[in-house]
Amino acid sequence: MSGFDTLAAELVEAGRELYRRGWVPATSGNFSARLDDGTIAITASGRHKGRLTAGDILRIDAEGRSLDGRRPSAETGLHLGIYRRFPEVRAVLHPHSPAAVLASRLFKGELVLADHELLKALDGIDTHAHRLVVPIFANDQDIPRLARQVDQWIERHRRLHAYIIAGHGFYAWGRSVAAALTAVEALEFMFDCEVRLYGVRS
Ligand SMILES: CSC[C@@H](O)[C@@H](O)C(=O)COP(=O)(O)O
Ligand SMILES: [Zn+2]
Repeated sequence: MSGFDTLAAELVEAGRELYRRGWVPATSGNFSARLDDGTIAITASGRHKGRLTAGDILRIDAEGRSLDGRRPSAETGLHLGIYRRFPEVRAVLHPHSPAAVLASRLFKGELVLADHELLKALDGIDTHAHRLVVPIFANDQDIPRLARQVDQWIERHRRLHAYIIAGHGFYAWGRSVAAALTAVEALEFMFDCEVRLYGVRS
């Protein structure tokens, strides 16, 4: 049961952490958290995500309409798509991390993560033997079109833990801001391992 102020503070802190790790350079990335009433706290567009203040978090309704007149993230539609599909999700994080971008240069269409103990950091996965398919979508400045692609993938596969946007970054989520941060950290670690492994093998 978290109110807007608490969630806004968590998103500000998440931005500091992700920037410290080098995963939201310049003004990249966006973060959101869903409140009990279905409204969403989300980063304002164009802010430096490592230097957010509570005033940089605004509230939108479930259709993405700003409730205070300010402009939410340009990629709001991608957050809404995840909240619509997964009622248990309470936070969505979007880093522009190096390993995700590098992975999208090396692997086409999807990246399969298997035999990683860190898979267990993700919600609902309880063994390293799980085979997690992370789809890689082509980058697109048309966010509604990109959101439709993600939605069609979910429709076909019924399950999704994260996705990469080629040359751009990735999206991950969880039942809380803390859980979404854990997912981001685990995924970035596994992406990094796969990229290095590719380098060693080639
Ligand atoms: C610094 S360019 C990055 C943007 O184009 C976009 O991909 C992004 O992640 C941040 O957009 P924003 O509108 O601030 O949420
Ligand atoms: Zn982005």
